[in-house]
Amino acid sequence: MKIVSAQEMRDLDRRASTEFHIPSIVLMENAGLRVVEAVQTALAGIKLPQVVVIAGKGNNGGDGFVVSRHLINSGFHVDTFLLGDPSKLTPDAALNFRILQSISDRVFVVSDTGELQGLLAPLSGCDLVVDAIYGIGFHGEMPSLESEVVKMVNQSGKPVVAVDIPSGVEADTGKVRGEAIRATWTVTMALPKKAFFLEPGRSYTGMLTVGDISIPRCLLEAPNIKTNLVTEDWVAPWFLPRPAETHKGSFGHVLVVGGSVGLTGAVVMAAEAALRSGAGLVTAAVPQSLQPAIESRLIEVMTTPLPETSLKTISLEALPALQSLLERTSVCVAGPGMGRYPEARAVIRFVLETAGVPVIIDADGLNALAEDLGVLKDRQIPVILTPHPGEMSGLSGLSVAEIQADRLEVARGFASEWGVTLVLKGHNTVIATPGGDVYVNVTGNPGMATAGSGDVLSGIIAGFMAQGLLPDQAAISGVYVHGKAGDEAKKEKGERGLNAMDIVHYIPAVLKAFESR
Ligand SMILES: NC(=O)C1=CN([C@@H]2O[C@H](COP(=O)(O)OP(=O)(O)OC[C@H]3O[C@@H](n4cnc5c(N)ncnc54)[C@H](O)[C@@H]3O)[C@@H](O)[C@H]2O)[C@@H](O)CC1
Ligand SMILES: [K+]
Repeated sequence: MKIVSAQEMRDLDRRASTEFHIPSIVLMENAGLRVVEAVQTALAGIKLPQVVVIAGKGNNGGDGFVVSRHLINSGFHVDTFLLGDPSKLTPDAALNFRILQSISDRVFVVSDTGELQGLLAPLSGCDLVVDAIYGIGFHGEMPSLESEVVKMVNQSGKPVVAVDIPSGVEADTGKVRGEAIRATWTVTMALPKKAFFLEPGRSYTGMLTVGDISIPRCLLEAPNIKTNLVTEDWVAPWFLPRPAETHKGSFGHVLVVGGSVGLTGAVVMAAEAALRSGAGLVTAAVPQSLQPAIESRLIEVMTTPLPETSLKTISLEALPALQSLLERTSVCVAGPGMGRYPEARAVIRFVLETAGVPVIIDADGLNALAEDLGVLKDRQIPVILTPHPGEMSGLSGLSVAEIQADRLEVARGFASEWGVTLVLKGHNTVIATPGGDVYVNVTGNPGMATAGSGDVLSGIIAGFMAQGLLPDQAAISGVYVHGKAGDEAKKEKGERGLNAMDIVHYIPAVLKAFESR
């Protein structure tokens, strides 16, 4: 499913009218109906439900008038408030306003903060508020009248269903510059908007559902829209049951390079995750004095001791051994638990320059790469980088706040500039491809913000790539599966008790569900 900017949505609305002859008033009618369904669901079981609909002067307000009409027709008590001058309504909204006025005597115009008293009693007596003040046409800070109303709604403590987007949230940036509606449920039209995946917009959205307003499917799948939501329907077909005639060599060989004193667990988790994700063979190449400890924790994974520095980190003498390992593997993960030390930069450079196979750089490997980004320019192999916002700050030179405020575009820009697949981790992990596409993931939970979770992710991505998925596919499905396994683990352990190995433990169940679809 695509995720759109306000302009992309306006273009789809316009094309539905101009190329497919669907009148905009029909789209508005459908939008209203989708919200009505949500309100009816939210208030199911309540006798004589009372609803307050608050509408602005744009088409979002027009949707609100449609909602009022249908709710009245189905027996609800509805008070509708238009904020501002009815003569300023858009044509479709004006028509729906006239229709509503002709069927209801509880339609009120509020044009000044002095008239807000009239809103108090209906707000305190209602079961639910419908927010149709502003939609995707909104940007900046709202005027004082609307701002006061939003405060009143938020303070009322009533459930709020937002039409298309909570009023006050900017559709493209998720920014809130003054007041904004804190929605319980947002019913967005046709496609999700970027704001739902960016803070603070995401926090104002509440539950999100997407309503079909009859925009033709071929428009909704427009290839020129470059931002996508990762869905199971899309990922699962990459995980069909395996053909009968196979052996372990058919599913590739993952090499994990990393480990240092105190960070051996990172290698263990990446290697285990790769194996559980279906890789045929996994080898962990680690500093030699740590090898016995790692070997004792890994049964199916092979381990190789590498020459080490006095700090027991991988030394430059290890490079020939690394080269021969790289020649025997199908994908390499470099960085888990590697430690931060001067030679790390040369080790990472060597891997990127020598490997003839795709390379995933994670964790300390990313910190080493950040000092030496130029190496990305001349290589021939696909590269996947999996930074969290702090590591992304090192790679990009932007602050964490700047990255978080614009995650989709920061990821897109970096992946395009450096020709890598970039996995920017965090709530709603973003995957950006070298071709300029961005994918937003919705699986996962706060319990996964735990030590080793990132190592598991890089292991899963490597495991998928070893089995033949393309780098972009492996990154997208890896992030989805990682989050889904974390969600399954949460059902058993809750958020606080969840650890990274619990995520590994649930990978097989997630993949099994794909295979048996
Ligand atoms: N054909 C269409 O375009 C459809 C539009 N639909 C609805 O229409 C909405 C978009 O409608 P509009 O484009 O009319 O805009 P909105 O209804 O979102 O906003 C109303 C007006 O507020 C103004 N505005 C923006 N920022 C402001 C600020 N800071 N202070 C004061 N005024 C500000 C804008 O100029 C805009 O004209 C969608 O979110 C959706 O709910 C749906 O009815 C489906 C079909
Ligand atoms: K709204």
